[in-house]
Amino acid sequence: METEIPPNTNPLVTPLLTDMYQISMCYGYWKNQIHEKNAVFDLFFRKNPFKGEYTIFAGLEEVLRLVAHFRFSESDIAYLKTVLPNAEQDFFKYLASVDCSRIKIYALREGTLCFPRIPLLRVEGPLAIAQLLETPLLNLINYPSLICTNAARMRLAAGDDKVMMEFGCRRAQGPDGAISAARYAVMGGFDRTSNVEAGKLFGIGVSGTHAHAFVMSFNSLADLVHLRTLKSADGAREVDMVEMVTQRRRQLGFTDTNEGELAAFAAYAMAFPGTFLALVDTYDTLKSGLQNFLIVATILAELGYQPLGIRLDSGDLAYLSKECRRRIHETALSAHLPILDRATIVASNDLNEATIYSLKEQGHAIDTFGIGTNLVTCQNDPALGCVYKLVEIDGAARIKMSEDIVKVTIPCRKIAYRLLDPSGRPILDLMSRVAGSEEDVPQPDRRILSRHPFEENKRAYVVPHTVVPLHHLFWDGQIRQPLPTLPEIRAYVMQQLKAVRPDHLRAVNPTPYKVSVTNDLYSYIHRIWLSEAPIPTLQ
Ligand SMILES: Nc1ncnc2c1ncn2[C@@H]1O[C@H](COP(=O)(O)OP(=O)(O)OP(=O)(O)O)[C@@H](O)[C@H]1O
Ligand SMILES: O=P(O)(O)OC[C@H]1O[C@H](OP(=O)(O)OP(=O)(O)O)[C@H](O)[C@@H]1O
Ligand SMILES: O=C(O)c1cccnc1
Ligand SMILES: [Mg+2]
Repeated sequence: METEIPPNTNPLVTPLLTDMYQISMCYGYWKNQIHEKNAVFDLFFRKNPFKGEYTIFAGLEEVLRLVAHFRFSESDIAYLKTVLPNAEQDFFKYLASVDCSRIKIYALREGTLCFPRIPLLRVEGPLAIAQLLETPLLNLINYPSLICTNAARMRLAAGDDKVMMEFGCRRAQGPDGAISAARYAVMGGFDRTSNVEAGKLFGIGVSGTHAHAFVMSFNSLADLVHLRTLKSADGAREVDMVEMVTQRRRQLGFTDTNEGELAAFAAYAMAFPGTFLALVDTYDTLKSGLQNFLIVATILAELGYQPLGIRLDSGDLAYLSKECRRRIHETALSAHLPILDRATIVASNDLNEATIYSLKEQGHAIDTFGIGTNLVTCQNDPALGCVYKLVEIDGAARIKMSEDIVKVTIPCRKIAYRLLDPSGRPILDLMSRVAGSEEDVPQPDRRILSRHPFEENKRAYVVPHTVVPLHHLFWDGQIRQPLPTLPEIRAYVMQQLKAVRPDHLRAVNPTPYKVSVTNDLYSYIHRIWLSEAPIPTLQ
């Protein structure tokens, strides 16, 4: 089975893509002969990003690829010998034998809507090996989940009926940032990407318009030398585009437009008559760009082509989109070319979640959003803070104490359930001990006490209509679940966003979603807590 699992998309993902301290700890475990102890680690986050109350879990497929191929190469070992010159040679023999065949990974399904403290992954296995996985697992989950969440938030802001294009390659944090951004933006609800390599790798639709350079490359209609004719869609006639645009410009009264821009649009139309889309803001959107678009678009429409539309890349996008839509409609009416009304309006220029909401509030006529910088760099919150904490070793629960209650870890092997109401809406998530009793497992239509993990007075009875177990065994030396395709994960994300109570998704001051523990786990946490906390003596 292992041979069927492709390697990580990014070849830089190797066992050395880690922090030095993982290797040092590994040596320390080995030297003390505790490396084979059976460890359980939880990977989770404490706070949702973007001042939100939800996160979308992404990156699981790449995690499974990592564990399937996790082996130190000969050159890795040779290098580590130089980094740890005083380590015993036998340690390197041990390292050379390490793989993940004895590791188990329980995880949420990729694309699951998730909340603080719920383990995204539970990793079980030999202590030293599970420890080595900390940094690469966090690396493979933090950014994908962050970008997927950012994309989903932008999708919610824009609405279901808009087309969302990922434009961030040029601004992304390096090549992996660009490739990951495209993939996980689509997972979070974007439709297409301008990133051609991502299109090839993941089968995402690629598309794009043109840049200002294309418009600026033409000075006048005299530049149209090599190509000046265009055949109608049915091939029955051929027109001279230079003559046509000159004549049409006069007819429509658009004689003051920039001629180089008109030449550029005509040239673009001759190259792409079926998908003509013009960037209209190079010189002046309303006084030149839109008018030049209409000149070329009416000609294309008469020749039987559907002009695709315009792109706005500066100015007041609410006002300009509405005004452009109005003027396109006016021309569609006066020229008796209703097909022009189908022209789409693409908007770009430093868009972010807040501007998309603001545009919606103002009213706009944008059909497609092209978003780069703010999407891929997650400017509102540049990192998700997933952590990886030891919760059990050789069957003994472990707790990390902190003055800061959110940093106290929840000990032991846990499983989480999502409790749904009769309409399929999540009520809360409930964690229980894997080793807990039958009573501890929530059942449909049975009342169960759910408690805040640390605040004694916060508790409620819940009678779930449906109980959805959130964790599944994905890896135990082999992949144990079918891996969904990108469109399937995207559909799963969209379906959950529809099912959850909208106030949890609200952009401003959303309601926190409850993450609770069973009564049994609550007692267990507090017993372990008390047993580990030193009792001070006051004198
Ligand atoms: N109606 C609107 N409401 C809220 N924000 C908007 C609206 N229209 C555009 N924006 C945003 O306002 C910002 C305008 O950017 P900026 O101040 O750089 O001006 P510009 O339009 O790009 O001008 P320039 O012609 O210099 O490129 C962008 O982030 C854009 O997304
Ligand atoms: O604004 P983003 O969300 O990152 O979207 C991508 C941007 O990239 C392109 O221009 P670029 O920013 O390179 O130049 P410009 O803004 O000066 O036109 C494009 O015209 C968009 O404005
Ligand atoms: O296709 C586009 O219009 C595009 C692509 C990347 C960045 N900005 C715009
Ligand atoms: Mg820009």
